[in-house]
Amino acid sequence: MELSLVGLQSAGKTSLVHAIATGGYSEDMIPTVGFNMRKVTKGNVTIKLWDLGGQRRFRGMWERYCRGVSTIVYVVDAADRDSIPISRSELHDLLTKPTLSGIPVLVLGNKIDKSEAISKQALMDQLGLESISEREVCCYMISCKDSVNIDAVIDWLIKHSRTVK
Ligand SMILES: Nc1nc2c(ncn2[C@@H]2O[C@H](COP(=O)(O)OP(=O)(O)OP(=O)(O)O)[C@@H](O)[C@H]2O)c(=O)[nH]1
Ligand SMILES: [Mg+2]
Repeated sequence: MELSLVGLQSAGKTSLVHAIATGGYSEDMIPTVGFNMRKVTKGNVTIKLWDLGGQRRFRGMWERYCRGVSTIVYVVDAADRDSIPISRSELHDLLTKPTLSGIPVLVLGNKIDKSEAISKQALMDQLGLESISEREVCCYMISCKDSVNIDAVIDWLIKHSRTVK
């Protein structure tokens, strides 16, 4: 199974890779330059994760690394309200690419350990998830820091990989 993790800088993509791979968490993460690839084995499934840089200069290459993946994982900092409109437009831009049509999207609202974090419904509304059609869209609220819903995300991804094959 192959996945791409996209979303704005500082959303927590690299932290999520660590949470999935090791269950670990660190405050001092280095922003991803370009991309990293990591393979993680869960049960009898090997997941190849493309962890992409979220800074503006790297967003142009998201599409290339999302082609052919079984799921696009879109990570959002649910506690950074000001960034959500940008996150919304980057998500919708990406999903208009013909090469990515039909690929399911798993939207993750991260950092729910923070008191400023918005609710799942508010996030779904502000990202305009309702308007996404002709592909499967699922949303979970997570915390890489407190390890909230990481197992649910892994389960979803594994179940999903089976239905795709
Ligand atoms: N409070 C809180 N902080 C988090 C959480 N997940 C990640 N962070 C912090 O957010 C910052 C950015 O995390 P990264 O994982 O580097 O974010 P990224 O999306 O990979 O960023 P780029 O590589 O620049 O695109 C780090 O300081 C993390 O410690 C979380 O669940 N809660
Ligand atoms: Mg990163």
